[in-house]
Amino acid sequence: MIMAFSSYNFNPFLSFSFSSTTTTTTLLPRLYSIKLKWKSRTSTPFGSKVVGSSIRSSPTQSIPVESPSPSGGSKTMTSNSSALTIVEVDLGNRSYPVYIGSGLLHHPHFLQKHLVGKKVLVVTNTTIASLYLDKVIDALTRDNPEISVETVILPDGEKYKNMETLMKVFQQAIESRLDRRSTFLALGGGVIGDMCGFAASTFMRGASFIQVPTTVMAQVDSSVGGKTAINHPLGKNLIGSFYQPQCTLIDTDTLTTLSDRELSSGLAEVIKCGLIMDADFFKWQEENINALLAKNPHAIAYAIKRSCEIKAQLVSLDEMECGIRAILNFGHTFGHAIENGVGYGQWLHGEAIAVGMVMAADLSLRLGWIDETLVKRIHTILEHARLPTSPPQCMTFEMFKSIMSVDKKVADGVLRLVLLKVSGSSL
Ligand SMILES: NC(=O)c1ccc[n+]([C@@H]2O[C@H](COP(=O)([O-])OP(=O)(O)OC[C@H]3O[C@@H](n4cnc5c(N)ncnc54)[C@H](O)[C@@H]3O)[C@@H](O)[C@H]2O)c1
Ligand SMILES: O=C(O)C(=O)C[C@@H](O)[C@H](O)[C@H](O)COP(=O)(O)O
Ligand SMILES: [Zn+2]
Repeated sequence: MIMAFSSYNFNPFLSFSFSSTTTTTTLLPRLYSIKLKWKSRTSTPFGSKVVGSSIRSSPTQSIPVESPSPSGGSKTMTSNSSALTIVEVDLGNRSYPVYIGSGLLHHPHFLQKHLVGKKVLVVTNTTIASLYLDKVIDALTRDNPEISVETVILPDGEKYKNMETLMKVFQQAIESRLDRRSTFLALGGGVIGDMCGFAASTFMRGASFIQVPTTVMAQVDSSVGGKTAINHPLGKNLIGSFYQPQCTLIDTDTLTTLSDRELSSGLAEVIKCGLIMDADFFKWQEENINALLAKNPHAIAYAIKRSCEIKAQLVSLDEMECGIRAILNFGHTFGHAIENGVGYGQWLHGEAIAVGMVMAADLSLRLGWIDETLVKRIHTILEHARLPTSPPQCMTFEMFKSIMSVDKKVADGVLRLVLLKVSGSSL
């Protein structure tokens, strides 16, 4: 066990003190939950004087986050005859497949075999409905006249990921006479997936749920693992549930219509996956970032597959984020503060997470847990991915402090952060 107590000027305008307990390892880059107490700082970048305070002053105990065993939980099958890959999220009797491939929406059986009852409510938004709704309705109903499909088309944007919009979903569900055997199908990015999943988890105390993600962000991350949520004005994703879908269907062809900015945003989570779990994957990303930005189908398919495998493995080990799953939150404590601080939707999720990872890497460096070379590599790959690497000018120390104090990783008043630690020369 290593005990570390340190105090640092941060980034360079936040100042913290730490106490942490970690276990050593010779494996890959490791992440550690650390307890954080706010320390005083001298001035903001904008010149005003701020004095920080402890969120909690009593001694803290940190939770070491263990690396999963290589065999940990998920299975991947790649078909020889087609480009279909199936990543299994292994959760006992709630296990489900993540289908990944080009043109999968042309094949009705992938969706139809996971329908429980005869009614489906497709939850989507104004942008995606005009692109893919007809295709999904066809996939749900072709050669299957018993299936009836209702739709609810929500306004587009993170700023609508809230209770008011959720009520529109319930309204449609009730008016359409959905019952407990009905299926909620999320067609869209992470905003739609998170809201639709939350609606499914609470409608009549739980209906069926299918994810059809259409952004890189949703295909590499949000459609796998069962975190659902809406935002609160005071914090991101504060109201939600863990609720797994019956299946996730990733038709990579849907990415052809995705904007470059959204593509980059999704790549932030791919980069996160490499950093937290797979040094070779991170190296592969460094070598293939241009292919990813050009939407090279092979590069994109590999990035989705590997990210889903990593996520499925972590979720299978720790569905409810009692331990190891928290490493998927690398960069998110700072990132969520940015999303909330600048106003939901002003910064994309992946943009905020990119800066959050830079901030977390900076803390890791100051603790002596990673070296300058890795910090530089993180900056470089994020810049190549056309992602920001500095916090927005408007975010003051007080804003970070107050927003981060409601982070879901706060335990008994103490904020816990996920940081990188490299043992050996794995990265
Ligand atoms: N549950 C989880 O584990 C998890 C993981 C990561 C992110 N998230 C959440 O996901 C949200 C971000 O998701 P996102 O980045 O997908 O944003 P998003 O859902 O807002 O989608 C981004 C934009 O792309 C548009 N769009 C979607 N698919 C498209 C397509 N194929 N072609 C053209 N345009 C398309 C959308 O209409 C939207 O304007 C955040 O709320 C974040 O908190 C959740
Ligand atoms: O699935 C997880 O676990 C993650 O942390 C994935 C994150 O990329 C995602 O943004 C998630 O919604 C964040 O979770 P939260 O619990 O911090 O809201
Ligand atoms: Zn995320």
